[in-house]
Amino acid sequence: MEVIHCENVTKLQGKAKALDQLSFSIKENTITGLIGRNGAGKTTLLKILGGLWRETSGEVKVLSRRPFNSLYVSENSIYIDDAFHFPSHLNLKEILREGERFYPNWNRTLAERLFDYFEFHPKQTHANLSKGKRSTFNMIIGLASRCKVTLYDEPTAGMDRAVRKEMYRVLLKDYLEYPRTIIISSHYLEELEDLLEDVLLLDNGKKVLHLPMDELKEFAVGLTGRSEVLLQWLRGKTILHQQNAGPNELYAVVKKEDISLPEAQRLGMTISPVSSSDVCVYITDRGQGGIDRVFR
Ligand SMILES: Nc1ncnc2c1ncn2[C@@H]1O[C@H](COP(=O)(O)OP(=O)(O)OP(=O)(O)O)[C@@H](O)[C@H]1O
Repeated sequence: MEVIHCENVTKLQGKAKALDQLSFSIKENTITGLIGRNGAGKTTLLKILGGLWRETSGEVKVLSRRPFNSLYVSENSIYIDDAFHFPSHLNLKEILREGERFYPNWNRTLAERLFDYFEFHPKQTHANLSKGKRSTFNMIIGLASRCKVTLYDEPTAGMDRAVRKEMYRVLLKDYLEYPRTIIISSHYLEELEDLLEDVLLLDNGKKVLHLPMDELKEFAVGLTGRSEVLLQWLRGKTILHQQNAGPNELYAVVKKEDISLPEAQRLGMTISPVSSSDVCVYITDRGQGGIDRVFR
């Protein structure tokens, strides 16, 4: 069953298109990684799905309803980012109590265990937490709410690596026990790989890829070989990325389905895997020769 459906969704921010004719759908009980470079439209999309912002045009459906101003969607979804704020007069324990009052599927045991494990103090206030601790607390709210639709916008901002790993582990364990539809936006795809079932890659407000994580891992391959041989062989094919690999040697990244690996081997090329995060970077490259251009 589809839980999220977008059809030709456009969001204007001034004259610019933060989302541009975006269409995709997400099945019930999946974890999707929302990936894209700065300004790609990730936050805009998540805020529209969470009902916080209104789309300019197109159709958005979350749990079969238009999310903007929908009480049903706000009760059954949660949007978490590092700007998630709470009334300043509430301490952390009181915030958890409010969460329990608002979210129908709230799991008190999980909230309290995580609260203790990450060494929060009941009387602390949200505003006085460090950046990483604030993200950790926000993520506890996102987990304990067990909403049908959970939208995390760079949820691990400021967390140290150990906490990030633990949080993703908790998320996976809790998801297996209590499946729901989760989208996580992040710039660190490699840290999320084991968690994600699907990846949605945005660029300039448009969908570039939406495919299972396993397929993304197999999407591209790196070839290293003599420049003229490689370029001749790849003529007419899309090269996602290329760079010099030594005198007269070239490294090129191409879609796996576009080439024959036995043929590449026969021509003496070295074949190497390409990580899914590198694939995303190459596909959304601005084609300007990268940061090296600054020094030319
Ligand atoms: N409140 C706003 N007013 C004007 N433009 C905005 C506003 N919010 C976002 N934008 C623009 O919309 C586009 C998409 O921004 P968005 O924040 O959705 O991207 P993002 O993928 O989340 O970026 P990042 O990875 O940097 O957080 C950008 O060009 C941004 O400048």
